[in-house]
Order: sequence, then structure tokens, then C-alpha cells
Amino acid sequence: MQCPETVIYIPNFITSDEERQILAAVASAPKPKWTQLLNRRLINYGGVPHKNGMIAEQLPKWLQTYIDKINNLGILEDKKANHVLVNEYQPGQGIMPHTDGPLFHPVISTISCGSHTVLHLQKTSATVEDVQMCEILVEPRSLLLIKDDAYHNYLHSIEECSQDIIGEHVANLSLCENNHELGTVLTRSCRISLTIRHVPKTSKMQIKLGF
Ligand SMILES: O=C(O)CCC(=O)C(=O)O
Ligand SMILES: [Fe+2]
Repeated sequence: MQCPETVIYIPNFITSDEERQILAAVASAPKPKWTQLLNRRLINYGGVPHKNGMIAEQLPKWLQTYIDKINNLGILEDKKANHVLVNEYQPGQGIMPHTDGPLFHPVISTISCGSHTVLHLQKTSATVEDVQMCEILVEPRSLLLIKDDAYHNYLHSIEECSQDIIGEHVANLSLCENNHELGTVLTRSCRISLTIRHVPKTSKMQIKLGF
């Protein structure tokens, strides 16, 4: 299957220095900031998205460079990124097939640090006999954009494995920083991703006083 046109892969979106700075900033986040899930851990910056509106929180200064970089791409049009999800995956960890749903403006931008991974995309309407799937090799320092049709009509996921075999489903090999032949085995290390999005519905904290 060809990947939908609304999946855009940009290698080397950040420099190795910027990657090191991100990894250092995330490594120094206080432990209570992390939410531990079964197969990854995460930090919400900017607030916790919620159907009743996200209570907006100040984004840390070190993230601003990357938020500006995304805003300057113009992909969010008149909107500004106001939320960053940090995900950490150890080798063997991943994320189940899902869509990011209605809480976000339908443009996902993800910067990867530390390790490659392989993202799978699969049409939501696919039947069991006809699973249409494509894979994107997501390299460290790259930016992956998933928007519009790909946002609404495709599930994305990362398999829980510690090695990836570059096969014919990988749709972006010609765009990658590194040349990989079919059959190459890539071993994962710890990957930190920054998913930068716009949450349309926000509210300021309201403190109700009891008098
Ligand atoms: O880590 C990634 O690249 C994907 C994360 C993701 O899909 C999510 O947090 O919704
Ligand atoms: Fe997602």
C-alpha cells in the first residue's frame, strides 16, 4: 500500500546538538512529571487535554525552540502549537493502533530523538482480509507529520519489539538519512518523541471560592 499523501517525513529536522539538548532536558525532568503506562511513559507539557477543555499551563522554555520551528512550518495555519507530549519507549515497548481523536487540531508533528522506530499506518476501514498497511521508518532527528486524511482515516501504532526488519512495506526509504537495503535489521535503543499539537479547546483555571 502507498502511504497517504498527508503523511510527510522530513529527515534531519533538528541537529545532533538539539537532539542532545532534548534528551538532556527530558532526562532531568522530575520523576513525578512522568506518567508510567504499561508499555511506555509520558509527560504532558502545556496541560492535560480533556474533552471539557485543557487547563493551559506554561510550556517550559527549552521546548520553545521546537514549538517555534513547528509554528514556522505553517502546517498549523493560523493556529499555534500549545501542547507537547513526550513519550519514552524502551526497546520492546510501543503503542497500540489508535487515532489521536477529536481533542486535537488534526495535524500531528513528531520529533524523534535517541533511536529509530517504525510507525505502522493502517486504514480504519480495513477489513480483516484486507489489512492495508504501510510503515514509516522514523529516524532520530526526523520530523513526521500526520494530517487531514491520514489523521482521521488511519490508525497509527508502534510494535512492541526490540528490532525492526526493513521490508517492502516501508514507504519512505528513499527519503531517509541513512540508506537501508531490504532485509536490514535495525536494533532499537531508548527513543524519546516530542509530539507537538494544537489543542483548540482550552480554559484558564477557575478557582471557585466558597462565598
Ligand atoms: O511516539 C510516537 O511517535 C507516536 C506517539 C503517539 O502516537 C501518541 O502519543 O499519540
Ligand atoms: Fe498517536
